[in-house]
Amino acid sequence: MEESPDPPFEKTYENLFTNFSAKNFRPEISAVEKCELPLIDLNELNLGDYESRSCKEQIAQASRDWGFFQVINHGISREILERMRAEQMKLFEKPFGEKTNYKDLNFSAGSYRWGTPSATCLKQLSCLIMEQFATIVSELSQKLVDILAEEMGSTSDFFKETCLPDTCYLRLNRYPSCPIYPQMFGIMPHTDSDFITILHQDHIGGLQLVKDGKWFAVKPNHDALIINIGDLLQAWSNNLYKSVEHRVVANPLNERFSTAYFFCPSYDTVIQSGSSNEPCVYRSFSFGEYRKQVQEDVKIFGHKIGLPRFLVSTH
Ligand SMILES: O=C(O)CCC(=O)C(=O)O
Ligand SMILES: [Fe+2]
Repeated sequence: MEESPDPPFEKTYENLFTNFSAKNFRPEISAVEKCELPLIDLNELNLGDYESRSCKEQIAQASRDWGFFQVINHGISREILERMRAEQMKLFEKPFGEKTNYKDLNFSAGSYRWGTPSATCLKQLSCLIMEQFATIVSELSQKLVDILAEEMGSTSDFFKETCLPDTCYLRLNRYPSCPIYPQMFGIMPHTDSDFITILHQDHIGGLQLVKDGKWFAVKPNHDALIINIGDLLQAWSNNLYKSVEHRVVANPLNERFSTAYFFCPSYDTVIQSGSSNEPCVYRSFSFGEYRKQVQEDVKIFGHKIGLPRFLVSTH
């Protein structure tokens, strides 16, 4: 028998299937309206003052109103993105045992796994396999936080000091076609725990996000990268920029690939919300403290609570 490329599934989740009933979980996911994310042409940053100013304003406005936008002319060629996807597909095809022995990929414990090792019941299970490793600092993420900092009247020195190679990481996602759709998500509703995420998805679709209290499906755009604001940037900006809930709907027929780059600081970095002239929405916390709280909450409640845990007490 050929060795499977995937981490063991039934073994990991054996106990969750014992009481499985299809009635358990049926999220209303299929009837969701499609939306066009704000599409921003980063080439405008290289044109005159007027275009550059307007481009920066669009980035800040989308980060305030949507927490999500797409960029084109982002400096990463189509060829590179296609090569990355081809390598990603090759990696996912390799037998599981072979991959976990890879020296050059620096797989740490748990970096190659089914999406929800902490799941305590079937509805928390994700139809997703991910491989994750520390990586370089992307120029694009630096450029974007630079602009977002400038637009809120601050500077991005903080990010330069703290988001380093090894604190940022790249996650390769493979969503296999899902036999128990729609009982299972590709990835459960969540916000990202970083500063910003850069996402490259294939043409299958399935990414959905919340806007004005409603779920919308994001139309795939071959040329664009999707950018979303994470919790740390929402806290740092004192709620100006929004870290918005998103999820991936599983697909009963097709497998789907995406790549997510997380722009993260070191664990000892302290996130200070607000400034001297406005009250802080959140108390200061280190990224390490944040991660630990998220992991504890997932263990206890089955889901992340995130920023509300760190609100400054109003009493
Ligand atoms: O695959 C996608 O489209 C989204 C992935 C995602 O939200 C994540 O990895 O945090
Ligand atoms: Fe995410």
